[in-house]
Amino acid sequence: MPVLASIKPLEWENSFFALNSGLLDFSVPQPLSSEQLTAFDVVQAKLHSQQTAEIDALSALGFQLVEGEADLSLTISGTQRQSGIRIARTEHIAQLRAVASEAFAQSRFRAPWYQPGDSGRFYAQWIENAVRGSFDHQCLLAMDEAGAMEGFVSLRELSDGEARIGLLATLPQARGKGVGKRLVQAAADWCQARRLTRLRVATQLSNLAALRLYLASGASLDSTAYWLYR
Ligand SMILES: CC(=O)SCCNC(=O)CCNC(=O)[C@H](O)C(C)(C)COP(=O)(O)OP(=O)(O)OC[C@H]1O[C@@H](n2cnc3c(N)ncnc32)[C@H](O)[C@@H]1OP(=O)(O)O
Ligand SMILES: Cc1cn([C@H]2C[C@H](O)[C@@H](COP(=O)(O)OP(=O)(O)O[C@H]3O[C@H](C)[C@H](N)[C@H](O)[C@H]3O)O2)c(=O)[nH]c1=O
Repeated sequence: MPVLASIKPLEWENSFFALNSGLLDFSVPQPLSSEQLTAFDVVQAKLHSQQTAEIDALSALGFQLVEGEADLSLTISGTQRQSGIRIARTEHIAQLRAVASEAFAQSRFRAPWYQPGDSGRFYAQWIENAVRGSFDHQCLLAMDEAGAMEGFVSLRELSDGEARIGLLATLPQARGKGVGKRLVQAAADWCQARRLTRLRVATQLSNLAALRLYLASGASLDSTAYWLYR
């Protein structure tokens, strides 16, 4: 089966990771050749997990499985203000960068396609950009009673009355005591304050703690996908 897709250069990623990468765009269908693929260091493809024929065809072109992803969402209704939630400011960036660079170990920006330090550097930049409002729009912090940071969640308002969680993490020493749940509820409350009706979130299929957290917080599973790279 021929693969019908074009390759869209990933400009932000190429500048950040200093490589030539692209993403398969199935909305612009053209026969895909090995010659087109070899012009790139990495070509990424995201397919719904039920697209087995396309996955087989990409495997025949040398694509390999990188990770599975689950997309979930929560309907926003009747949220409650959570205690100890603050908006992150520039003075929090150094600590947030340090935590984010370690927290998201299960990442598709991993070796052998990316350099060993790339994934940590990527999530550190992501959370800094969220505080500055230049990618995600805001970062909320969960603080303990003494004012120490226990966790964070970044949020992006989408165009259609929805929002998306970018990154969410509890600091290692604060895990297992409800901070993650408090952050999800704070994110939902952030949506309600903006009259948004749906909160979306994606995580790796291998991240059972995150999947259980979102399901226990009232999210439904919308779809599953695979990332393949060549
Ligand atoms: C959008 C994204 O960023 S997805 C990536 C999510 N973030 C990460 O993976 C970063 C590293 N991990 C973490 O920061 C944390 O482990 C989190 C955020 C996943 C969970 O945070 P915590 O504050 O420990 O969660 P919290 O105490 O609120 O637990 C709520 C529920 O999550 C689930 N859960 C939390 N930790 C675990 C775990 N280690 N194993 C299985 N389930 C877990 C459980 O269902 C738990 O409910 P329960 O205690 O009634 O069983
Ligand atoms: C910081 C930043 C990033 N981008 C670009 C770079 C990428 O093309 C996308 C982000 O892609 P995404 O598929 O969301 O990346 P991940 O697979 O790492 O993310 C998933 O796992 C995370 C741990 C987290 N749960 C996340 O919500 C998931 O989607 O954005 C950009 O253009 N500008 C930037 O500043």
